[in-house]
Amino acid sequence: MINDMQRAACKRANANGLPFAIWRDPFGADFTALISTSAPQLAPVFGGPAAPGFVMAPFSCEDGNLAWTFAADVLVSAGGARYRDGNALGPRPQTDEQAMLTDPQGPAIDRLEVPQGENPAPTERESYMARVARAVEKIGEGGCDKIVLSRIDPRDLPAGRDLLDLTEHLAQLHPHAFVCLVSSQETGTWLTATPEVLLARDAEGLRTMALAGTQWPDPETDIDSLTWPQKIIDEQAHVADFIRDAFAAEGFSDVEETAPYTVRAANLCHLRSDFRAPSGDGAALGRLLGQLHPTSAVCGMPKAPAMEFILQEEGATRRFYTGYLGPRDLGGATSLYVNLRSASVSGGKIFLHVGGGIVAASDPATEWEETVEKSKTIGAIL
Ligand SMILES: C=C(O[C@@H]1C=C(C(=O)O)C=C[C@H]1O)C(=O)O
Repeated sequence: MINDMQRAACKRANANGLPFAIWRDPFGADFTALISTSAPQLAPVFGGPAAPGFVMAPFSCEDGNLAWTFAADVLVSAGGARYRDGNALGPRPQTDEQAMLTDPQGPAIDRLEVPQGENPAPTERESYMARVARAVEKIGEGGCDKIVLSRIDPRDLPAGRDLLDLTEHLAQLHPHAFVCLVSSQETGTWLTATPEVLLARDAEGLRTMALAGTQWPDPETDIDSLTWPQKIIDEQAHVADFIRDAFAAEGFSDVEETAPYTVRAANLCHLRSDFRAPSGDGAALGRLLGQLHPTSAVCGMPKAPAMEFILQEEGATRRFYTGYLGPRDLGGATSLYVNLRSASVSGGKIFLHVGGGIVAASDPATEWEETVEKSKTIGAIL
Protein backbone atom coordinates (compact mmCIF):
# COMPACT_ATOMS: atom_id res chain seq x y z
CA MET A 1 0.00 0.00 0.00
CA ILE A 2 2.67 2.56 1.03
CA ASN A 3 5.65 1.56 -1.09
CA ASP A 4 9.34 1.81 -0.21
CA MET A 5 9.97 4.95 -2.24
CA GLN A 6 6.99 6.70 -0.63
CA ARG A 7 8.19 5.69 2.83
CA ALA A 8 11.72 6.91 2.18
CA ALA A 9 10.52 10.20 0.67
CA CYS A 10 8.15 11.01 3.57
CA LYS A 11 10.73 10.08 6.22
CA ARG A 12 13.44 12.15 4.54
CA ALA A 13 11.03 15.07 4.16
CA ASN A 14 10.16 14.81 7.85
CA ALA A 15 13.81 14.52 8.91
CA ASN A 16 14.65 17.62 6.84
CA GLY A 17 11.71 19.69 8.11
CA LEU A 18 9.97 19.61 4.70
CA PRO A 19 6.17 19.55 4.36
CA PHE A 20 4.59 16.36 3.05
CA ALA A 21 1.22 14.68 2.60
CA ILE A 22 0.47 11.03 1.92
CA TRP A 23 -3.05 9.87 1.18
CA ARG A 24 -5.26 7.11 -0.19
CA ASP A 25 -8.49 7.96 -2.02
CA PRO A 26 -11.79 6.42 -0.91
CA PHE A 27 -11.98 2.82 -2.18
CA GLY A 28 -8.52 3.24 -3.76
CA ALA A 29 -5.76 0.68 -3.40
CA ASP A 30 -2.63 2.82 -3.43
CA PHE A 31 -1.24 5.83 -1.64
CA THR A 32 0.16 8.99 -3.22
CA ALA A 33 2.95 10.90 -1.47
CA LEU A 34 3.62 14.60 -2.11
CA ILE A 35 6.64 16.46 -0.80
CA SER A 36 7.30 20.19 -0.96
CA THR A 37 10.83 21.53 -0.87
CA SER A 38 9.58 24.90 0.39
CA ALA A 39 7.13 26.05 3.08
CA PRO A 40 3.40 25.94 2.25
CA GLN A 41 1.89 29.26 1.18
CA LEU A 42 -1.61 30.61 1.79
CA ALA A 43 -3.17 30.76 -1.69
CA PRO A 44 -6.58 30.55 -3.36
CA VAL A 45 -7.59 26.95 -4.08
CA PHE A 46 -9.58 27.95 -7.17
CA GLY A 47 -8.91 30.92 -9.39
CA GLY A 48 -5.16 31.17 -8.76
CA PRO A 49 -2.42 29.73 -10.97
CA ALA A 50 -3.20 26.03 -11.53
CA ALA A 51 -0.33 23.90 -10.29
CA PRO A 52 -0.37 20.44 -8.74
CA GLY A 53 -0.38 20.52 -4.95
CA PHE A 54 -2.08 19.59 -1.71
CA VAL A 55 -4.23 22.09 0.18
CA MET A 56 -5.32 22.36 3.78
CA ALA A 57 -7.57 25.00 5.37
CA PRO A 58 -8.53 25.56 9.01
CA PHE A 59 -12.11 25.52 10.32
CA SER A 60 -12.20 29.23 11.05
CA CYS A 61 -10.96 31.47 8.25
CA GLU A 62 -11.83 34.77 6.61
CA ASP A 63 -11.96 33.35 3.10
CA GLY A 64 -12.90 29.69 2.61
CA ASN A 65 -11.10 29.67 -0.74
CA LEU A 66 -7.72 30.41 0.92
CA ALA A 67 -5.72 27.37 2.02
CA TRP A 68 -2.17 26.36 2.89
CA THR A 69 -0.84 25.06 -0.39
CA PHE A 70 1.86 22.40 -0.47
CA ALA A 71 3.48 22.53 -3.92
CA ALA A 72 3.99 19.09 -5.50
CA ASP A 73 7.80 19.29 -5.82
CA VAL A 74 8.01 15.50 -5.68
CA LEU A 75 5.01 13.27 -6.26
CA VAL A 76 5.39 9.55 -5.66
CA SER A 77 2.52 7.38 -6.84
CA ALA A 78 2.42 3.58 -7.11
CA GLY A 79 3.90 3.94 -10.62
CA GLY A 80 7.00 5.91 -9.50
CA ALA A 81 8.18 9.45 -8.88
CA ARG A 82 7.59 12.65 -10.80
CA TYR A 83 9.19 16.01 -10.15
CA ARG A 84 8.04 19.57 -10.42
CA ASP A 85 9.25 21.37 -13.51
CA GLY A 86 7.58 24.79 -13.65
CA ASN A 87 3.86 24.18 -13.20
CA ALA A 88 4.01 20.62 -14.49
CA LEU A 89 5.40 17.28 -13.30
CA GLY A 90 8.19 15.59 -15.25
CA PRO A 91 10.08 12.30 -15.05
CA ARG A 92 13.46 13.65 -13.88
CA PRO A 93 14.53 15.57 -10.73
CA GLN A 94 15.18 19.26 -11.40
CA THR A 95 17.03 19.98 -8.15
CA ASP A 96 19.37 18.10 -5.81
CA GLU A 97 16.75 18.28 -3.08
CA GLN A 98 14.14 16.63 -5.30
CA ALA A 99 16.68 13.92 -6.19
CA MET A 100 17.67 13.32 -2.54
CA LEU A 101 14.05 12.57 -1.57
CA THR A 102 13.71 9.56 -3.88
CA ASP A 103 17.34 8.42 -4.28
CA PRO A 104 17.40 4.61 -3.76
CA GLN A 105 20.93 5.04 -2.33
CA GLY A 106 19.83 7.85 -0.01
CA PRO A 107 19.92 7.75 3.79
CA ALA A 108 17.69 5.21 5.53
CA ILE A 109 15.66 6.72 8.36
CA ASP A 110 14.35 4.47 11.06
CA ARG A 111 10.96 5.96 11.95
CA LEU A 112 8.71 8.85 11.10
CA GLU A 113 8.19 10.74 14.34
CA VAL A 114 6.80 14.16 15.13
CA PRO A 115 8.37 16.45 17.74
CA GLN A 116 6.39 17.61 20.76
CA GLY A 117 4.32 20.68 19.89
CA GLU A 118 0.90 21.64 21.17
CA ASN A 119 -0.66 19.79 24.06
CA PRO A 120 -4.39 20.68 24.22
CA ALA A 121 -6.36 19.63 27.31
CA PRO A 122 -9.00 16.88 27.13
CA THR A 123 -12.68 17.83 27.22
CA GLU A 124 -14.18 15.83 30.09
CA ARG A 125 -17.63 14.22 29.84
CA GLU A 126 -19.32 16.61 32.28
CA SER A 127 -17.95 19.69 30.59
CA TYR A 128 -18.92 18.43 27.12
CA MET A 129 -22.44 17.66 28.29
CA ALA A 130 -22.72 21.13 29.87
CA ARG A 131 -21.57 22.63 26.56
CA VAL A 132 -24.26 20.65 24.71
CA ALA A 133 -26.88 21.83 27.23
CA ARG A 134 -25.83 25.47 26.63
CA ALA A 135 -26.14 24.94 22.87
CA VAL A 136 -29.65 23.48 23.30
CA GLU A 137 -30.53 26.52 25.44
CA LYS A 138 -29.14 28.90 22.80
CA ILE A 139 -31.17 27.13 20.09
CA GLY A 140 -34.26 27.38 22.32
CA GLU A 141 -33.79 31.14 22.56
CA GLY A 142 -34.04 31.35 18.75
CA GLY A 143 -31.51 32.72 16.27
CA CYS A 144 -29.82 29.33 15.73
CA ASP A 145 -31.30 26.01 14.46
CA LYS A 146 -28.20 23.86 14.76
CA ILE A 147 -24.75 24.17 16.35
CA VAL A 148 -22.00 21.61 15.78
CA LEU A 149 -19.91 21.12 18.90
CA SER A 150 -16.71 19.14 19.34
CA ARG A 151 -14.23 17.97 21.92
CA ILE A 152 -10.64 16.77 22.19
CA ASP A 153 -9.67 13.27 23.30
CA PRO A 154 -5.87 12.94 23.82
CA ARG A 155 -4.40 9.42 23.55
CA ASP A 156 -0.92 7.93 23.63
CA LEU A 157 0.52 6.82 20.31
CA PRO A 158 1.46 3.14 20.46
CA ALA A 159 5.14 3.11 21.50
CA GLY A 160 7.56 2.21 18.73
CA ARG A 161 4.98 2.35 15.91
CA ASP A 162 5.89 4.40 12.87
CA LEU A 163 3.25 6.98 11.88
CA LEU A 164 3.32 5.66 8.31
CA ASP A 165 2.47 2.17 9.57
CA LEU A 166 -0.42 3.63 11.56
CA THR A 167 -1.63 5.48 8.45
CA GLU A 168 -1.49 2.30 6.41
CA HIS A 169 -3.39 0.41 9.11
CA LEU A 170 -6.04 3.15 9.20
CA ALA A 171 -6.49 2.85 5.42
CA GLN A 172 -6.87 -0.93 5.65
CA LEU A 173 -9.57 -0.60 8.31
CA HIS A 174 -11.52 2.10 6.47
CA PRO A 175 -11.66 1.43 2.71
CA HIS A 176 -14.53 3.94 2.28
CA ALA A 177 -12.54 6.88 3.69
CA PHE A 178 -10.07 9.42 2.39
CA VAL A 179 -7.10 8.50 4.58
CA CYS A 180 -4.30 11.01 4.91
CA LEU A 181 -1.23 11.93 6.96
CA VAL A 182 -0.13 15.52 6.41
CA SER A 183 2.60 17.48 8.11
CA SER A 184 4.15 20.93 8.00
CA GLN A 185 5.25 23.57 10.47
CA GLU A 186 2.33 25.76 9.39
CA THR A 187 -0.40 23.14 9.86
CA GLY A 188 1.06 20.69 12.37
CA THR A 189 0.70 16.96 11.73
CA TRP A 190 -2.77 15.47 11.14
CA LEU A 191 -4.04 11.97 10.61
CA THR A 192 -7.49 11.67 8.99
CA ALA A 193 -9.96 9.00 7.81
CA THR A 194 -12.83 11.17 6.59
CA PRO A 195 -16.05 10.03 4.89
CA GLU A 196 -17.11 13.55 3.79
CA VAL A 197 -16.43 15.29 0.46
CA LEU A 198 -16.54 19.08 0.68
CA LEU A 199 -16.09 19.79 -3.05
CA ALA A 200 -14.51 17.75 -5.82
CA ARG A 201 -13.92 18.71 -9.43
CA ASP A 202 -12.84 16.49 -12.31
CA ALA A 203 -13.53 16.19 -16.04
CA GLU A 204 -17.14 15.22 -15.27
CA GLY A 205 -17.84 18.36 -13.25
CA LEU A 206 -18.43 19.11 -9.56
CA ARG A 207 -19.42 16.80 -6.75
CA THR A 208 -20.39 17.37 -3.13
CA MET A 209 -22.60 15.77 -0.47
CA ALA A 210 -24.94 16.66 2.39
CA LEU A 211 -24.00 14.40 5.29
CA ALA A 212 -25.76 14.46 8.65
CA GLY A 213 -27.13 12.21 11.33
CA THR A 214 -25.21 9.46 13.06
CA GLN A 215 -26.16 5.97 14.25
CA TRP A 216 -23.92 3.14 15.38
CA PRO A 217 -25.87 -0.03 14.66
CA ASP A 218 -24.71 -3.55 15.35
CA PRO A 219 -22.13 -4.43 12.63
CA GLU A 220 -24.39 -7.23 11.33
CA THR A 221 -27.25 -4.79 10.61
CA ASP A 222 -28.39 -4.45 7.01
CA ILE A 223 -28.08 -0.69 6.59
CA ASP A 224 -30.98 -0.56 4.15
CA SER A 225 -33.22 -1.59 7.03
CA LEU A 226 -32.16 1.38 9.23
CA THR A 227 -34.73 4.07 9.87
CA TRP A 228 -34.05 7.64 10.92
CA PRO A 229 -35.97 9.83 13.38
CA GLN A 230 -37.69 12.86 11.90
CA LYS A 231 -35.24 15.25 13.63
CA ILE A 232 -32.35 13.68 11.67
CA ILE A 233 -34.30 13.66 8.41
CA ASP A 234 -34.94 17.39 8.96
CA GLU A 235 -31.33 18.07 9.94
CA GLN A 236 -29.98 16.37 6.81
CA ALA A 237 -32.54 18.24 4.69
CA HIS A 238 -31.24 21.53 6.16
CA VAL A 239 -27.66 20.64 5.19
CA ALA A 240 -28.92 19.86 1.66
CA ASP A 241 -30.79 23.21 1.57
CA PHE A 242 -27.58 24.98 2.57
CA ILE A 243 -25.65 23.34 -0.29
CA ARG A 244 -28.43 23.98 -2.82
CA ASP A 245 -28.50 27.66 -1.75
CA ALA A 246 -24.71 27.95 -2.10
CA PHE A 247 -24.85 26.65 -5.70
CA ALA A 248 -27.72 28.98 -6.52
CA ALA A 249 -26.06 32.03 -4.92
CA GLU A 250 -22.97 31.54 -7.09
CA GLY A 251 -24.95 31.05 -10.29
CA PHE A 252 -24.44 27.30 -10.73
CA SER A 253 -27.36 25.78 -12.60
CA ASP A 254 -28.23 22.22 -13.73
CA VAL A 255 -27.39 20.95 -10.24
CA GLU A 256 -28.50 17.32 -9.84
CA GLU A 257 -29.35 15.99 -6.42
CA THR A 258 -30.13 12.50 -5.14
CA ALA A 259 -32.61 11.59 -2.43
CA PRO A 260 -31.04 10.95 1.00
CA TYR A 261 -29.80 7.41 1.64
CA THR A 262 -27.91 5.63 4.43
CA VAL A 263 -24.14 5.18 4.15
CA ARG A 264 -21.70 3.36 6.36
CA ALA A 265 -18.54 5.05 7.65
CA ALA A 266 -16.54 2.64 9.86
CA ASN A 267 -18.77 1.67 12.83
CA LEU A 268 -21.14 4.56 12.04
CA CYS A 269 -23.98 5.23 9.64
CA HIS A 270 -24.94 8.62 8.25
CA LEU A 271 -27.71 10.00 6.10
CA ARG A 272 -26.39 11.44 2.85
CA SER A 273 -27.51 12.97 -0.41
CA ASP A 274 -25.22 13.67 -3.36
CA PHE A 275 -24.92 16.71 -5.61
CA ARG A 276 -23.45 16.96 -9.08
CA ALA A 277 -23.10 20.08 -11.21
CA PRO A 278 -21.24 21.24 -14.31
CA SER A 279 -18.00 22.98 -13.36
CA GLY A 280 -17.63 26.76 -13.50
CA ASP A 281 -14.71 29.12 -13.99
CA GLY A 282 -12.07 29.49 -11.28
CA ALA A 283 -13.52 32.66 -9.76
CA ALA A 284 -17.01 31.14 -9.44
CA LEU A 285 -15.55 27.95 -7.95
CA GLY A 286 -13.58 29.99 -5.44
CA ARG A 287 -16.74 31.81 -4.37
CA LEU A 288 -18.63 28.51 -4.16
CA LEU A 289 -15.94 27.03 -1.92
CA GLY A 290 -16.08 30.20 0.20
CA GLN A 291 -19.85 29.71 0.59
CA LEU A 292 -19.60 26.01 1.35
CA HIS A 293 -16.81 26.08 3.92
CA PRO A 294 -17.55 25.48 6.73
CA THR A 295 -20.82 23.71 5.86
CA SER A 296 -23.75 23.42 8.21
CA ALA A 297 -22.68 19.76 8.67
CA VAL A 298 -19.68 20.90 10.74
CA CYS A 299 -20.56 24.46 11.87
CA GLY A 300 -24.32 24.86 12.12
CA MET A 301 -27.14 27.03 10.90
CA PRO A 302 -27.22 29.92 10.34
CA LYS A 303 -23.47 29.93 9.89
CA ALA A 304 -22.50 33.22 11.60
CA PRO A 305 -24.19 32.79 15.02
CA ALA A 306 -23.27 29.06 15.10
CA MET A 307 -19.62 29.97 14.43
CA GLU A 308 -19.69 32.64 17.12
CA PHE A 309 -21.08 30.16 19.67
CA ILE A 310 -18.48 27.52 18.75
CA LEU A 311 -15.57 29.95 19.10
CA GLN A 312 -16.94 31.17 22.42
CA GLU A 313 -17.31 27.62 23.78
CA GLU A 314 -14.32 25.87 22.20
CA GLY A 315 -11.93 28.77 21.69
CA ALA A 316 -9.63 28.20 18.72
CA THR A 317 -8.93 24.56 19.63
CA ARG A 318 -10.26 23.03 16.39
CA ARG A 319 -7.51 24.47 14.21
CA PHE A 320 -7.65 22.18 11.14
CA TYR A 321 -10.36 19.81 12.43
CA THR A 322 -13.52 20.48 10.36
CA GLY A 323 -11.37 22.47 7.96
CA TYR A 324 -10.69 20.78 4.63
CA LEU A 325 -7.81 19.06 2.90
CA GLY A 326 -6.95 17.21 -0.27
CA PRO A 327 -5.07 17.14 -3.57
CA ARG A 328 -5.46 20.06 -5.97
CA ASP A 329 -4.98 19.98 -9.75
CA LEU A 330 -3.54 16.48 -9.73
CA GLY A 331 -4.31 14.34 -12.77
CA GLY A 332 -6.94 16.91 -13.78
CA ALA A 333 -8.83 16.64 -10.48
CA THR A 334 -9.20 18.51 -7.20
CA SER A 335 -10.72 16.63 -4.27
CA LEU A 336 -11.39 18.51 -1.06
CA TYR A 337 -12.55 16.55 1.99
CA VAL A 338 -13.85 17.78 5.33
CA ASN A 339 -11.16 17.10 7.93
CA LEU A 340 -13.27 14.81 10.16
CA ARG A 341 -12.50 11.62 12.06
CA SER A 342 -9.13 13.27 12.42
CA ALA A 343 -6.45 13.88 15.00
CA SER A 344 -3.37 16.03 15.44
CA VAL A 345 -0.10 14.38 16.38
CA SER A 346 2.43 15.93 18.73
CA GLY A 347 5.33 13.97 20.20
CA GLY A 348 4.09 10.65 21.55
CA LYS A 349 0.50 11.86 21.71
CA ILE A 350 -2.41 11.98 19.31
CA PHE A 351 -5.31 14.35 19.91
CA LEU A 352 -8.60 13.03 18.52
CA HIS A 353 -11.18 15.67 17.59
CA VAL A 354 -14.79 14.49 17.59
CA GLY A 355 -18.09 16.32 17.41
CA GLY A 356 -21.70 16.28 16.42
CA GLY A 357 -24.61 18.49 15.42
CA ILE A 358 -26.79 19.80 18.24
CA VAL A 359 -30.44 20.65 17.57
CA ALA A 360 -33.35 21.61 19.87
CA ALA A 361 -34.14 17.96 20.69
CA SER A 362 -30.53 16.88 21.45
CA ASP A 363 -29.77 15.01 24.66
CA PRO A 364 -26.32 15.74 26.21
CA ALA A 365 -25.61 12.13 27.27
CA THR A 366 -26.47 10.75 23.81
CA GLU A 367 -24.33 13.45 22.19
CA TRP A 368 -21.40 12.37 24.38
CA GLU A 369 -21.97 8.74 23.29
CA GLU A 370 -21.99 9.82 19.65
CA THR A 371 -18.56 11.43 20.04
CA VAL A 372 -17.26 8.28 21.78
CA GLU A 373 -18.43 6.23 18.78
CA LYS A 374 -16.84 8.70 16.36
CA SER A 375 -13.54 8.48 18.24
CA LYS A 376 -13.38 4.76 17.31
CA THR A 377 -12.54 5.54 13.66
CA ILE A 378 -9.00 6.56 14.62
CA GLY A 379 -9.14 4.92 18.05
CA ALA A 380 -9.19 1.52 16.29
CA ILE A 381 -5.50 1.81 15.35
CA LEU A 382 -4.24 2.99 18.74
C1 LIG B 1 -18.61 16.62 13.42
C2 LIG B 1 -18.45 15.37 12.99
O1 LIG B 1 -19.25 14.78 12.03
C3 LIG B 1 -20.24 15.51 11.33
C4 LIG B 1 -21.49 15.55 12.09
C5 LIG B 1 -22.46 14.58 11.94
C6 LIG B 1 -23.67 14.57 12.87
O2 LIG B 1 -23.91 15.55 13.55
O3 LIG B 1 -24.37 13.54 12.94
C7 LIG B 1 -22.36 13.63 10.92
C8 LIG B 1 -21.36 13.70 10.01
C9 LIG B 1 -20.41 14.83 9.98
O4 LIG B 1 -20.86 15.78 9.07
C10 LIG B 1 -17.30 14.54 13.48
O5 LIG B 1 -17.13 13.42 12.98
O6 LIG B 1 -16.52 14.99 14.35
